[in-house]
Amino acid sequence: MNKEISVYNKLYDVVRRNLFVLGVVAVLSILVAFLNVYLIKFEKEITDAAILKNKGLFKGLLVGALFIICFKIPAEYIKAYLFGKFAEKTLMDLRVEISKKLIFSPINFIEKNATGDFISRLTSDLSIVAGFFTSALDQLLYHPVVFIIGLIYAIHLNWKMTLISFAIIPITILIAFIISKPVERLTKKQQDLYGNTNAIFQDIISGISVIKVFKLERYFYKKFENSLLKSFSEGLKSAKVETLLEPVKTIIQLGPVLLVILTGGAMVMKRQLTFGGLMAFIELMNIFIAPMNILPNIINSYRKAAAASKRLNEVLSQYFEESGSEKGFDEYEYAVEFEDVWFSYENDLEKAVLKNFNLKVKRGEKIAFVGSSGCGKSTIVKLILGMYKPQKGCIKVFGIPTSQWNLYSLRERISVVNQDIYLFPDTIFENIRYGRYSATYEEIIEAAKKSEIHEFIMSLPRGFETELKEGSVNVSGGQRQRIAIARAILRSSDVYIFDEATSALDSDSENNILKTLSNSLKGKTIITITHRFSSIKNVDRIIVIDRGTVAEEGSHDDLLCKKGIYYQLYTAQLMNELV
Ligand SMILES: Nc1ncnc2c1ncn2[C@@H]1O[C@H](COP(=O)(O)OP(=O)(O)OP(=O)(O)O)[C@@H](O)[C@H]1O
Repeated sequence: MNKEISVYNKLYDVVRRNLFVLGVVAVLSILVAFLNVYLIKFEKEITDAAILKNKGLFKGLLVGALFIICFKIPAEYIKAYLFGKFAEKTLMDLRVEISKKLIFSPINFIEKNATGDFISRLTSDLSIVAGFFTSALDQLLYHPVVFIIGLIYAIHLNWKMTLISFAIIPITILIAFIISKPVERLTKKQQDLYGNTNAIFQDIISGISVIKVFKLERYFYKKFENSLLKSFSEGLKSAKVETLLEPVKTIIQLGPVLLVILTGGAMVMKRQLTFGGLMAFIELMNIFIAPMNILPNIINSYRKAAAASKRLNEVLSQYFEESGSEKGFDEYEYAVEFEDVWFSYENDLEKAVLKNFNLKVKRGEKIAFVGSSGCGKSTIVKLILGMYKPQKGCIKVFGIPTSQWNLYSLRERISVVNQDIYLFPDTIFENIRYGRYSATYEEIIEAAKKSEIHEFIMSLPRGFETELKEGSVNVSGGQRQRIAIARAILRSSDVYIFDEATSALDSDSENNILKTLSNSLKGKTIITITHRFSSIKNVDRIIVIDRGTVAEEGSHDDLLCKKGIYYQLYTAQLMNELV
């Protein structure tokens, strides 16, 4: 039970913010319910006064009824407006919270979930929850109240008839509840399948060029179709259960009314009930039947919303990236220090990527990481940026452990060009400006010149105002890398990390850029990760990483003399280039 409560906690935390408005809606619901039942009482008395031909009473009651209507209409209007406000505001808050979680959560949360599944949670799950808030919740607030007030009046009017007509109600509620139970399970399954389908669709869009080159169209089409068919078949099962609810609704609707007409008619003939009383009873039956009638739908809507809420809650329960308060100092000896660091993505040291890893990078030093693919070079960068935490050991950046750093301050002082470059579908100017939003126009031009992309940009008809398309397909791989380098150097940080940042350039262009960069980044700490040895001959120190540890280190010439791993990797590349 406790576990079940905790599942909805986060969602409730968001709903709770607008609870005051909901409270006002609840109070107005009670008022409207009371006025509606009171109006029925007036109608009964007006009918009886008409039958008795009591003109004075008839007129007086009519004025009273109009007076009630004058209260009822504005109360209903304000209630509807406030409820709409509550529903819209709650949904907006939910959207904001979910977006916040997506942006501020640790990177591993994003990495382990498919993009399409996230989109599905933000759209279809949220619209199911929205459906519950915008209709079912309103009905839940009004109908039980009017039911209770109406019931009190009905008992007061004729308790025997109330008892008879209510006999059928518990049975019908039970049937509706049992039939709609599987809807929750089926909806959760269907939503999971939709998430999966969206993820495949996202893969198709992102990987369309791979799909075309490797002729995978049919394979992906089939995969997408199969996934759609699975969610269709789950949807069908859920629809079948929902269809079963229809006859239940009809029985609920007709049964009590027929009983009232039968027993009430007999009582009027025996003068145990006035005609106005019978009319009032038939009207009251509408009040009693309405919630019964919509109950299966409300239960259904609740079950669907409960299933969707579980999926939303998985996002909402995600913790924000933990950050310390340390803002750093300008005085430090080492830019980066790894002390006996063990790290595994799976929190299992048997599968550690870094094993007892030790490294010290002096301030202003230019170093390069080399090693076979998958040995952990990019992982070191993620750890320096505090994106992951080591299971053992300590990582210090600018002399302060990453766990104590305020991550914004830390990342502000480090510029990174990753292997997977992402440029936003925006102008080239804006894409460079993301490096430092306060940069001036001249600084942006300067950064473009240093990364040797200025000439190309100026050759475009719209220059810096050229819009990059999604996936930056309208620029080449090399141009993309140069724009990303311009963005990084605009940052003016203490440490620059280039992770395969120039891999798409030919050797000459690469050497030119590196020369320009080493001139303009004088005195800064530079970490280069590369598979191309020609580009790192002039760094101060080369670190060779093998099986999660520092296997060798030294200058290019020292390492060649050692005839170890570096020598093997270097000669293998040289041979490849010669072939
Ligand atoms: N987010 C992740 N979740 C789980 N495992 C990961 C993740 N990122 C990397 N790995 C694994 O960690 C290991 C090291 O990866 P890393 O990207 O650091 O290697 P690398 O040396 O930079 O490789 P390359 O030279 O090919 O870029 C690899 O075995 C990789 O599969």
